Amino acid sequence: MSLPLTEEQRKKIEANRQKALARRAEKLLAEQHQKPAQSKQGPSQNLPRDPSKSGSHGIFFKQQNPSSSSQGDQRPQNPHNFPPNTSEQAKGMWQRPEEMPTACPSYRPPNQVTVAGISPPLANSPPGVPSQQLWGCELGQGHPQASLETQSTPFANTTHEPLAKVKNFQETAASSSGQPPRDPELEARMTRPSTSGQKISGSVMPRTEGRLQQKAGTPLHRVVGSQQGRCIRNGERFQVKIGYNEALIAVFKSLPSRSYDPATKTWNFSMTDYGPLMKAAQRLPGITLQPLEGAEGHVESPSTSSGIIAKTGLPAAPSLAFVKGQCVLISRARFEADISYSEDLIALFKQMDSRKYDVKTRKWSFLLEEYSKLMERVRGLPQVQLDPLPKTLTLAFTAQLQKTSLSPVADIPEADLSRVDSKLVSSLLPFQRAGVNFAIAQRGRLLLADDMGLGKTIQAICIAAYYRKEWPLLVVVPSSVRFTWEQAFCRWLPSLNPVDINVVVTGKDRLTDGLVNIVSFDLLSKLEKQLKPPFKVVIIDESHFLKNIKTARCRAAMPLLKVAKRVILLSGTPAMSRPAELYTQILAVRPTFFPQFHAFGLRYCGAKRQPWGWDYSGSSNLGELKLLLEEAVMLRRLKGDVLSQLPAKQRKMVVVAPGQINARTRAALDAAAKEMTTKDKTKQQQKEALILFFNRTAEAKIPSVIEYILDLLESGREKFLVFAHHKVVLDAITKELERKRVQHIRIDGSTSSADREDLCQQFQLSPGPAVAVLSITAANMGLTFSSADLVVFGELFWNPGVLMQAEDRVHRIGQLSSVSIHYLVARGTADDYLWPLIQEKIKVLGEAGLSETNFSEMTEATDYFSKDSKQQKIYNLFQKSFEEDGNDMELLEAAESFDPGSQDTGDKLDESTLTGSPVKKKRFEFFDNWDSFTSPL
Ligand SMILES: Nc1ncnc2c1ncn2[C@@H]1O[C@H](COP(=O)(O)OP(=O)(O)OP(=O)(O)O)[C@@H](O)[C@H]1O
Repeated sequence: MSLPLTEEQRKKIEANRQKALARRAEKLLAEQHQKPAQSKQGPSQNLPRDPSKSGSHGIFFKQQNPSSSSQGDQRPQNPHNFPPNTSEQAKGMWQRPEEMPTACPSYRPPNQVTVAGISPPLANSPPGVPSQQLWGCELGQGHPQASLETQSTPFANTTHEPLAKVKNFQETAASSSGQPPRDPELEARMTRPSTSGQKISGSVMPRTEGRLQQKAGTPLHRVVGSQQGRCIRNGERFQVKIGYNEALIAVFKSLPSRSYDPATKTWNFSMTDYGPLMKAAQRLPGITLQPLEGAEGHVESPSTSSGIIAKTGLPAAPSLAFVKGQCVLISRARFEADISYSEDLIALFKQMDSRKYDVKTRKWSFLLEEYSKLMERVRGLPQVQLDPLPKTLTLAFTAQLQKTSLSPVADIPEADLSRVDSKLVSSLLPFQRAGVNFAIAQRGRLLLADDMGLGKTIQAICIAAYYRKEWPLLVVVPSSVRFTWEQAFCRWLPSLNPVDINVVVTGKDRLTDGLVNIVSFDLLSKLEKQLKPPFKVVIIDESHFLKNIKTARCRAAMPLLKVAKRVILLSGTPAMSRPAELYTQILAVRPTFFPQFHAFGLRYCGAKRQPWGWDYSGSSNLGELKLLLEEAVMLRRLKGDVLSQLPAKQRKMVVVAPGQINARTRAALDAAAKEMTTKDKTKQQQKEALILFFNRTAEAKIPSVIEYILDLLESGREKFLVFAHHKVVLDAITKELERKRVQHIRIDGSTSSADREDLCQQFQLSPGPAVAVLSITAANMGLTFSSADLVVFGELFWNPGVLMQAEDRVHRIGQLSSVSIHYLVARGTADDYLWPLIQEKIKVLGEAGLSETNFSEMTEATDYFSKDSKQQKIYNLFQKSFEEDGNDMELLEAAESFDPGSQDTGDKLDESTLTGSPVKKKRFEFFDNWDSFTSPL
């Protein structure tokens, strides 16, 4: 990282700059007025030599012209030009002041275009830009230019990029980025053979100039006979095949899109530079460049230019007519030409039947059905380069291009779900049914990105069940919800025998044992060898876990997804910060869309070349990306879109992993359970055993509860409430949140009334992620947390009235959304008894008209607990104990005072479940914007 310049250095640089300008002015004057012979000893000898060798010469860069386009046209901005798309603009540009192309030392034009204007794109990045982490995948990998151009800049080799480019990043004080526009006058001066036979190119290419100056006394541009070469088109670029010529190399180096291929020892350029190159080459004596086939019209006849030179004595400016831009999709039916002004082009646009001019954006748009016609005609305009839509788009929108579909929204047929369990199909809400239809229209490959709590699970199971003939099915999920998925399969697919569901719990389990195989991301990467033969149908829950291709989980999943026939990705937050995060998920659904990340990065991640490689952390063309995703990859509905179909509260039972309970706690639980069922125990002893069982349950659940909370945070849940009952649980949760630096509040029995209100307000007003850790009994009343829409119960409580009161902390006036309630239930613990007990109590209340809520209808796994005789006995004991008056107090006190002794459970949590701080990053930036987008028409 470069250090800021001191004031003294700045002054020195400024003084040098002024001197250089003065010398430059003198030189230009000399060139205009002196005879060729005189120029050999003229003031140009005083010009700064190779700056890389002038130790005291700091290179000063200046931010300017923030409106220049980052990737597009670098030509002078015609006053009639349409404004560039600001979202994709570069922020500024860099220049070397001593190389300012002005004859007037004090003149500093507002929109200066100097060497920066003809320097390579690499030079447009600010040195002050922090090295940002590349997101999404091995960003920067696989793009040869990224490494080639940053590595291959040897100073001594004139056929390579000038060192100035590299120095730009090292020595700059100010910081900005952007691509400079080009200065036509300078360009012309660079390429114009001077009256002295010298070429001014040295003045803007200091390193070359230094070299040329060393040969003073001989003409800098020596013409040795005539040299012939030719241009060869290569896709969007063209290559120049010609022998070595110093002056021509200088011209090459002045062109922004230049790239040198050391293997073939040839230079190549984008078509933008074709016109200027040919024009400059025509002016070089002895150089004949055979033009590209069919592109002769790109270049004006040199006679026109020379006419100008003769008349004014000044170099001729290249034509301003060359314009470059791109087509961008703006709706399902229309595309826009994002390009600068060109008279010919406008005339052509006006020939299109579907043309529309947007006075706000000052851009023309057309129906996709006219796309081919327009592009074909544009090809006939040699001075216009209108880049086509990416091929992926033309494939995704073939129907619109071929005019077979004119519907503004996709027409999705109703799928025949007769082969799927009727229980499931009849339970689908209308928007869920539409989701299944979309998935089937997409042949079972999609990213279902519905908002959290909209029932992605039921939709995914239905889609997978539609393809049941292709099972075995693989379901990859965060480990905290493996068993919830098992329960959901049992609930929604009664035709599926539960024994056919294989939940992979350890690395020793087999991944292919069941018809439905449920595995966590982390175990998948350990078991990937078992994935042969591959699964044909795969569900990935929380698919944003795959956003970084460097992770083992992503590396394990991607090959699997590429070969699977059906891929159902589920995520409420597929990208939380930037479009790059979507790349792997798009690749998983549509492997052919953007096989190379770089193409995706250039189009949608505002890719910028930095000294260290490519930076893909930005965004560009998001409207188009949204259209593409909606057309062929993703379905996303927000709660607000379907609120009328949602119940006010959605409850979910989350079966947390029993694997998290360590052997010692399991033994304590078993001992307590045994105590409760031993015949010769007194009532009091049984009750004590029950209290111990309840307390041990709290202890046993801590790792799972914390894992679940961290998974929620990682999934982008910003604000939610976590209720627990035991002090040890509340302590462990707050400790972990502190450790992870997650903003949180805690209200328990020890919180004063004044503090309760303050803390509550603090949570309500918190703009970012925040967790309210609340005691079930101390914070279930009188508080409003309506800024959250999710409540997690880390522990169960025997009194459903208390639970419902706690739920209503979010479900109250001011709540505009449907709220989600997650009950974390651990098998083999007191939850086995508490859960059915709660359900039964609710049922009774409901029958008596005292409760509007029926847990059995609204939660999974009502058959979760099947009682054997021993369990029935414990259940009876629970029922009796909790129904007897006064027991509540006894249990509450016991819970309050419970101390698992030497075990500090918080510290003993498995580190692997607690890795990675999920809230360090700013969340939702992308999707907040995303959701607020309106498709331009
Ligand atoms: N059609 C339905 N009928 C009954 N219950 C439903 C239905 N759809 C969803 N639910 C219930 O709503 C709750 C939330 O569903 P689910 O967990 O699938 O949401 P999600 O979209 O996966 O949320 P998240 O992104 O938070 O995981 C669950 O308890 C689920 O059983």
